[in-house]
Parts: sequence; structure tokens; C-alpha cells
Amino acid sequence: MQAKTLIRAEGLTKQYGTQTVVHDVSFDIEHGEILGLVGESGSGKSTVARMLLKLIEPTSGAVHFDGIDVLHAPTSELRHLRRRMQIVFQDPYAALNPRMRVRQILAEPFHIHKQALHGAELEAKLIDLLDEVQLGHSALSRYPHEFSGGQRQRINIARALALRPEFLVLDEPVSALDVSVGAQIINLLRDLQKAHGLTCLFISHSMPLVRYLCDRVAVMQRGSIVEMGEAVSLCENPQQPYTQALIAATPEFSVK
Ligand SMILES: Nc1ncnc2c1ncn2[C@@H]1O[C@H](COP(=O)(O)OP(=O)(O)OP(=O)(O)O)[C@@H](O)[C@H]1O
Repeated sequence: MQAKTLIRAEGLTKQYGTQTVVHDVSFDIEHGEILGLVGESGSGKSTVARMLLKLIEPTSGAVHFDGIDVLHAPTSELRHLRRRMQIVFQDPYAALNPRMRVRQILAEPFHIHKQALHGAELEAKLIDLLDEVQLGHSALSRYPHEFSGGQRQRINIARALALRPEFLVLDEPVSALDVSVGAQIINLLRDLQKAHGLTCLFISHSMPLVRYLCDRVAVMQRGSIVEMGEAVSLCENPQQPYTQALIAATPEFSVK
């Protein structure tokens, strides 16, 4: 298959007052590729992700999604784009409305995007989503607090997949979970990514995790990308002292 760029970030910069928290960040993500974005806390990873999705406005720079200028897209086009790009946040507790049953949580994206699905048709979609994240169908009538952290993250992933996005931002999706539960979620994400040919930006503190999951990796330090390359070779032969320190700081990732 010919590699083709789905997402292009060019010179993304974000300032808050006099502080520049992201400086001149550029990268491409090919169709079906997982790009890892690593760096210590506060290095600007989430800010980059939010600019890609236009959840926050960059101070300068450009984002193209499938050739469309995201930052200047008219509202109607942006609405359509939002179906194609989704995000899974770090904290599976905060991301789910505690007053909604899982049925409502999973049905919400269809309502927001005015997809007229009702009755048996909607129910079948919701059941498919639960199957995809390997949750039992009885989940539909339960509330988020009735689930473990890993199960809640599965619900978040199911919701993100509801509208069949092409691009998924995974913002530290397992950092709030136990290691073994996190490993199961990582494997689920890897399987879903392969099954749907998803393009992903995977944000993490962990170089071993990025090496396991990602095709390429960009390393961020204080708002800038300091090193970028193929994940395995970058982890085996890091050029920057900062990358070397990141690798030394994180324990091996194991799926066992
Ligand atoms: N709304 C805001 N106003 C001012 N400063 C902000 C705002 N949002 C983020 N920042 C600052 O921008 C910097 C980068 O934050 P960001 O959340 O992007 O980092 P991160 O690498 O994702 O960190 P973490 O790994 O802890 O999530 C931090 O210093 C943060 O305090």
C-alpha cells in the first residue's frame, strides 16, 4: 500500500501570555500509522494534540487533515471533520458522565452528529461497539461507577470508535491504570488499530510502550521536537541525551 499523509502539522506554536509552551512543531502522520509523541510532563504533548483537533487554537502554524485546512475550515466542514478525528483521554473516570448509563454514553456521538439511528438499529450498533472493546452487553444498562478503571477506558474507546473515525488521538490512555490492566488496553488498541486501519497519535511518557506500539516516534522537550524517527531504531540508538534519559527513566513494558 502506498503511504499517504493523513495529518500534517506545520510549525505549530502555542503561547500563553509570554510563555511559549509549544514551539514550531511539524510532523506528518501517514494513513494507518501510529506516531508516538513522548516527553516528560509539561513538554507540550497534550497541547499539540489539542491543536491538531482544533480543540484549542494555535498561536501560529497549520494543520491539514486529508488535505483540508483544519484551522480555517468553515463550521460545516469542521463538524464533518470532527467525526473523522476522535480523542481518548488519560483519565477514564473524568471522561465519562457519571449520570449517564453506558447506553446513553455510547449513543451520544450519533445524536451529536445527527445520525438518525433509533430502536433496533441503534441497539445493534451499541452492541457491536461493546463487542469491539470486549465488554458484556449488560454494560448498556449500567453506570460508569459500576466499572473498573480498565473497563471504563474500554467504554471511552468504544465511544471514540462509534462514528468510525479515521484518526484517533490517544492521550496517555493507560497512565491512570495498573500495569497489567494497561497492557490489556494497549493490546486492545493495537488490535482495533489494525482491524480498522486507524491512524493514531499516541501520547505517552513511556519509551518502551511507544516502542511496542508505534511505528515512529517524536520526542518533545520543553515545547519542541528534539528527535524523531522510526520507533525501534530510535529506542535502540537515541541520539539526544534527553531521549536517552527518557529511555533510562521508564521500566520495560511487558504484555505478559
Ligand atoms: N490553558 C493554559 N494556560 C496556561 N498554560 C497552559 C495551559 N495549558 C497548558 N499550559 C502549560 O503548557 C505546558 C504544556 O502542557 P501540556 O499539557 O501540553 O504538557 P504535556 O506534555 O501534555 O504534559 P502531561 O504529560 O503532564 O500531560 C505546561 O507548562 C502547562 O502548564
